[in-house]
Amino acid sequence: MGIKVTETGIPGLMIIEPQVFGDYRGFFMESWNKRTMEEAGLFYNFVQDNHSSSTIKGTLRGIHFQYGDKAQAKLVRCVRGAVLDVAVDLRKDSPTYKQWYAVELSEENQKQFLIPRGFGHGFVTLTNHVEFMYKADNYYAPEVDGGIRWNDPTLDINWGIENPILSEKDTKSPFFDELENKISFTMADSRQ
Ligand SMILES: Cc1cn([C@H]2C[C@H](O)[C@@H](COP(=O)(O)OP(=O)(O)O[C@H]3O[C@@H](C)C(=O)[C@@H](O)[C@H]3O)O2)c(=O)[nH]c1=O
Repeated sequence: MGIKVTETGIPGLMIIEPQVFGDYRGFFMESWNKRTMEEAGLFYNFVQDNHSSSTIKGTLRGIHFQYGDKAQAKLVRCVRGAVLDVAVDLRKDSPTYKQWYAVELSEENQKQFLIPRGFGHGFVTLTNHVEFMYKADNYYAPEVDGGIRWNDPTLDINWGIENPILSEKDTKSPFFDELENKISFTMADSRQ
């Protein structure tokens, strides 16, 4: 039983594909196995499982992170429908600082995205009725909730959409340039 791990070019950011066993009933897969991950050199202690449901295609949640030592690594997947999932490298000493990477996660491709601490994260739904699930290695801490405006000109993320459905909070997130001095992630924050 193994997983396929694909590098993204951004250090620490990986795409994980579990082995899927299909038969006439449907399929079975281990959606997360600590030992299998560790055999692949990925050491994470996840403490919280999250599930969000988005009704309408074109719903965008992001770009989110938690400041300081409340930062969260996330292992994210889409169990119904499809999303474009985006991670932004916010680690100041990273060779890929401020770069983003996008991957389609869907019910069909069963891909998972492993996002270490020190990244901003968001996704836009590509279908109606999206069920999105993820593990986090640090607890939710609303007092250090961070957000960057989804259409920030410095980050220039290609979401493939002009007018997404947003939470009220996400319509007011600051732009990256206003936040840059407040963010102090380094590569050491991603160390597992
Ligand atoms: C994220 C989170 C939210 N909540 C509550 C707070 C609020 O009342 C309600 C909705 O929260 P939000 O609007 O922040 O939910 P949402 O916009 O879906 O936020 C999520 O977006 C994606 C992209 C992420 O990466 C996550 O870490 C998280 O930030 O749920 C928790 O109780 N625990 C949690 O871990």
